[in-house]
Amino acid sequence: MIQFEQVSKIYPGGQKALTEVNFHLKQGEMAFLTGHSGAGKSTLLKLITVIERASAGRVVINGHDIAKIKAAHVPYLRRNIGMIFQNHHLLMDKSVFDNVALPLVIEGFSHGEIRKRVAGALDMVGLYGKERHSPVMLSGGEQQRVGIARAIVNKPPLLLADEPTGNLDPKLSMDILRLFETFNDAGTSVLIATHDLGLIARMKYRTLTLKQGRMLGAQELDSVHAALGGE
Ligand SMILES: Nc1ncnc2c1ncn2[C@@H]1O[C@H](COP(=O)(O)OP(=O)(O)OP(=O)(O)O)[C@@H](O)[C@H]1O
Repeated sequence: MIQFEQVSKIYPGGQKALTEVNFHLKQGEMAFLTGHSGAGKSTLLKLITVIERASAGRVVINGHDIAKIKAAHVPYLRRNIGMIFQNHHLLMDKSVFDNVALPLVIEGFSHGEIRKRVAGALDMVGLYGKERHSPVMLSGGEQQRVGIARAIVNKPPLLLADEPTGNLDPKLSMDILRLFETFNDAGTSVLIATHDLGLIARMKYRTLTLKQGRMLGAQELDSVHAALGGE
């Protein structure tokens, strides 16, 4: 689903963000992406969504070599990726319905189909019946769920989440992670960038760790854990 081969990213101005990164997220896999602040997590997600392009190496998404995709085709690639942000990027002056419907409106679905799909997505995230609410009337956890409903409403095969639980308490964070698990159980590939090591420890998924732009291998992780006293 996602393949990075010797991928490096140097921003204009010379800032090295990623150095020779290799990893493969298989179709249907769920994994965490972690690392210190500035390690390159957001840059890695931006390369997947083609907000940024690699300086060297190969990025392959869903069988497509990103370097070969023309700018005009990037929106089509992005339709296959549901993106979830820490601050959910909701339109606060629009209803919950309008927020979740947005990707379907852009894709030109009929009104009837949009109503059906939005109701289904809100049902999945536990917000059925809140269509007419304004996001400002909702709690932080509920707002995050609206962002998740919007990300999954067109049933993308890949979900990317950038610090999706950053503003939530441990119980709500766990609820959001369980929600990702239900999408993953239905076959969606999921990659979650997070600082929350406690949350990662409570789940059984593979963890990709970046350190100063490099992806650590299993051996390097063992020595980090040993240095931390076997935590
Ligand atoms: N647009 C940019 N131009 C120049 N340098 C950038 C740009 N975006 C990120 N960087 C640099 O690239 C490196 C990696 O940043 P990135 O945002 O990917 O890290 P991160 O792991 O997501 O950090 P955080 O957890 O704090 O969000 C940092 O040194 C950062 O300053």
